[in-house]
Amino acid sequence: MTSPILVALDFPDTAPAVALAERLAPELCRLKVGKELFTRGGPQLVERLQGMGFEIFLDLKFHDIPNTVAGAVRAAADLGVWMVNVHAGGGRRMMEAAVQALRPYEKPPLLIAVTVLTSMSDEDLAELGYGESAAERVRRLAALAQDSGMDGVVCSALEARDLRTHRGPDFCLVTPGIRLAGDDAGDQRRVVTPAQALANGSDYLVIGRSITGADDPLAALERVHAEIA
Ligand SMILES: O=c1ccn([C@@H]2O[C@H](COP(=O)(O)O)[C@@H](O)[C@H]2O)c(=O)[nH]1
Repeated sequence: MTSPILVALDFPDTAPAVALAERLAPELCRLKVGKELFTRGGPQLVERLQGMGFEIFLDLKFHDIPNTVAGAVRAAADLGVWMVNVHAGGGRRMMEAAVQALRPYEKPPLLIAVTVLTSMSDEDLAELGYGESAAERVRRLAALAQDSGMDGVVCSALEARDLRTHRGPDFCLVTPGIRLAGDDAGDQRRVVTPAQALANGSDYLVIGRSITGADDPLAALERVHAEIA
């Protein structure tokens, strides 16, 4: 069985990202390539990591007009990534365009919608003028994402139990904001431990700095496996 752990390779350059990947193993984790690393390394880096046997979550959070997002998810599918995401805030027509764009693919990537970033608190949302809590907004955007044909959402594991109840067993829940007990939350606001995240119903745990910032990243990954075993 493949691991539920997605290691976020948030590095300022390709060399340390590849060096870390060389110390990990596809049986232990998948890898997430986000905005910083993709802007440095581009599709070639994704292909290199795939060539090492890793499945890749391309975390570029597309948010644009429907035609542009459709083209972007097609480009991700052509790259052969395992998972790709868009912002649910782009709305129904944008998400439906992304879903349609992947129809011709025999083995399309999982198509996931970001609800409310795990770095956002209720106070942050209020400041933006939203009259609902993070939990309420996640619930509404997840319903819209499912109705638009998306495979699942990115949310905090704090919301996973509620979404599992309302969106059913097959809706994929991808949860960043994961911290080992005692680790610094940093810029994250809606934080959960690995074991609690899985207990709440998360399918995939996105973990960056708790692993990549550790003195021994492989040991940190093994600690997460031990915690969730
Ligand atoms: O809501 C979201 C969506 C994406 N992320 C990404 O996950 C990792 C988390 O890194 P940590 O170091 O474990 O905090 C990072 O790449 C984010 O871009 C997220 O945190 N929250």
